[in-house]
Amino acid sequence: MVEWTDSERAIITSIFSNLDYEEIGRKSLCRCLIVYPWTQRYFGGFGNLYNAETILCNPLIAAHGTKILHGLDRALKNMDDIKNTYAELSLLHSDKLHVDPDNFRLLADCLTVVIAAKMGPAFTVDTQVAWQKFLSVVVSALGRQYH
Ligand code: HEM
Repeated sequence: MVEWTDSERAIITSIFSNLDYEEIGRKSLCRCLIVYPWTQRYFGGFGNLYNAETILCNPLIAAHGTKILHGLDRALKNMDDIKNTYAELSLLHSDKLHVDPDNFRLLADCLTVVIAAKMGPAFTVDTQVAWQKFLSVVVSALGRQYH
């Protein structure tokens, strides 16, 4: 079981309370699709992913980015049981969508880059430590139902 200090909880809560889900979700998913183009294979039904420009202004991708952030805030609301919180979502990504679990880490890194760029100097070392820990727990929980 993952233990969280009061300070880690405060940092994670504060990141979410200042988060623009639409902006950060869209930018993170777009960045993932552009920087790691093989991740595009799962989004065949999402319209035009021809190049960086079309990805960045694709409304279906933007909407899915927002959906991912709403998925992420389930972990915030259930910090002491992230593993079970994601059991179903993990099953969906493995059995139904066949998403390679390595990709969770890639998207997580894009989220970190986008949030750090947005927060600027407020993204301190302590912030990064807590945020990275939070995302590692999410990534591991999402990967749990793979076998
Ligand atoms: C932090 C990591 C991630 C979270 C929190 C997350 C969350 C979600 C959520 C909430 C849904 C909607 C589930 C539903 O409709 O019930 C979803 C669907 C989906 N996810 Fe993820 N996801 C993550 C990573 C990824 C990655 C890395 C990929 C592929 C590279 C991916 C591909 C998909 C696809 C293809 C769908 C179905 C989209 C559709 O057809 O509507 N996800 N994800």
